[in-house]
Amino acid sequence: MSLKGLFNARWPGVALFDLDGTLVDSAPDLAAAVDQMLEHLGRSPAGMDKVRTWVGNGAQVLVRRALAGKTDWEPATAKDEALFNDALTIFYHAYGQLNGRHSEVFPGVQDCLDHLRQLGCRMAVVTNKPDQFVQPLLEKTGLDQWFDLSVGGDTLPVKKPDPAPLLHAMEKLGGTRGTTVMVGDSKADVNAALAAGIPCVAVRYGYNFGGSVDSLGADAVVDSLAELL
Ligand SMILES: O=C(O)COP(=O)(O)O
Ligand SMILES: [Mg+2]
Repeated sequence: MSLKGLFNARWPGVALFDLDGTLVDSAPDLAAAVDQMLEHLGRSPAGMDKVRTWVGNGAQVLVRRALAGKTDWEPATAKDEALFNDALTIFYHAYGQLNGRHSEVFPGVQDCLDHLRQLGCRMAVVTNKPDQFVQPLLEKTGLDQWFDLSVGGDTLPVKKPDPAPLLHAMEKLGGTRGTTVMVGDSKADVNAALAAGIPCVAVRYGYNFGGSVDSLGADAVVDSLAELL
């Protein structure tokens, strides 16, 4: 579907935005917190290039990927479980202090939000980021002014790619499947939108784990949210 097809006749509607990798480049702070955690555990830092590819499925998966060094990992033994719990506690503490320090709004985002707001569109953030970090990051980046609602990684018992967080936000904002669009940077966002039955725009500049967003099945793929204007 073309961008025109997505937006014509649907607006004013509801727009759901992923946070990390779509609205905000939060990788510098996430990487600093992951590296503090790894160093605390006596391991080598991972660095931002690796950490940015691990973001998008929530803090627990990020910490598991960091402990494994590259891919998904499930603690298999009681010792693994204890290590994972320690790592998660250290990460939460570190990120609580670093959240927003070196995070920046991506180019094109503010113009896009401004434009949608002028059209009368209602907007929500739907992120897998733990709830406690969402509002502080929105406030630090000045993005809080645009959003009617935020749904975080533990607002509901399930996260993206489950469709529930998207449907929850859509319903709260009075949207329908025909008037709602999801905008995200990762497989979790596109799969959640596909499962929810709502159109999806993917951005190429984000953090998709495992490669390019072009083949994920989004209705449109853009290099900047300014393309949505
Ligand atoms: O994985 C995260 O913590 C952030 O995820 P998001 O891309 O859904 O905002
Ligand atoms: Mg994301």
